[in-house]
Amino acid sequence: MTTELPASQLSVSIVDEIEQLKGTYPGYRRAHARGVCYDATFVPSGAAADLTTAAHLSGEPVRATVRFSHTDTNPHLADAGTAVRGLAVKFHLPGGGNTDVVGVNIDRFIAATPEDFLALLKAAEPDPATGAPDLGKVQAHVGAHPSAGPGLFTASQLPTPISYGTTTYWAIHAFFWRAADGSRRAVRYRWVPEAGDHVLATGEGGDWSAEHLTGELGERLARGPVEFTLKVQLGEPGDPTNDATLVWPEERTEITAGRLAITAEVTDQKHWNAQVFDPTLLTEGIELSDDPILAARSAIYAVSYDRRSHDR
Ligand code: HEM
Repeated sequence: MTTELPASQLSVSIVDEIEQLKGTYPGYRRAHARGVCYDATFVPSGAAADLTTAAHLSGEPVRATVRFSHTDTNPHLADAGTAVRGLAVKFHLPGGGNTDVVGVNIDRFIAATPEDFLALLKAAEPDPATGAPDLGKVQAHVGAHPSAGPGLFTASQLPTPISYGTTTYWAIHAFFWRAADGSRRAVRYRWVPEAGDHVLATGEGGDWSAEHLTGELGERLARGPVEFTLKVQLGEPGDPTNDATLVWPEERTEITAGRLAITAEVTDQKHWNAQVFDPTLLTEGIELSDDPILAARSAIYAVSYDRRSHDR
């Protein structure tokens, strides 16, 4: 059962529940706790220019700061093992200011609304009698919210990439692009690795430390930039824009909006790691869709930011 809560209270309840379920690691994000930031350049292809006025997608190359992350709240977990990874990109806009695209290496989310997400977290609470998770409760949740099933299944089976630079990252939500003539088009983004998708074979990676993927990326960057192509799927009328558990048909037209070249670790890691990468931080030419998870993320991330900044 879900409860209607005011948005601000819902954000606090969700972060409280994450902390209760997964523990608290002072000073760290309440999700995607371990992460490292890098300098990058984004070169737009020009293919998006007719569809959006966004400066970074239709003009000259722009600088960007990216953060690769491991999804868990525990920053000390070893790098091998089933876990979602993140690629958050902060574009530094030509006229000043930033806009963010935040992606993960699965193509859909595990809840359609923040209320459903809170209900899922509650279903995952350990049984007080045994201290073990009650699988029956999670199954009952999926029974009542069937669209959560595919995302949960994918996340539970996700192989480990051999590098942060060898996995595709999806921004999941739909956004709207606004063109110079005022027309609007629903879009979805994914970052495709230039090096291809490569994962660990089953049973490998047992000796990986928590810093393995950061070390691997450092070695890769010493040989040259690590690159991703920004692919943008163009929605057709009727494609859902309000449900992050659903994907659009594969045959939708996709354009290549540009290429991201990651060059080196930032010199001021403390400063950049403290920033919030917020998918609702948009710029002229890009608009929010009606996805309630997308709308909720800004307030949730602000609660996490407040707590990690005050070391609570
Ligand atoms: C209700 C749904 C969600 C909740 C409760 C949630 C929670 C959080 C929290 C608390 C943080 C840390 C924020 C900070 O302190 O800066 C975070 C970061 C992150 N989330 Fe979510 N999230 C949700 C949905 C999503 C979705 C749909 C995606 C898929 C793209 C996603 C991808 C990420 C990534 C990649 C980061 C790390 C960003 C960075 O490197 O700073 N999250 N999330």
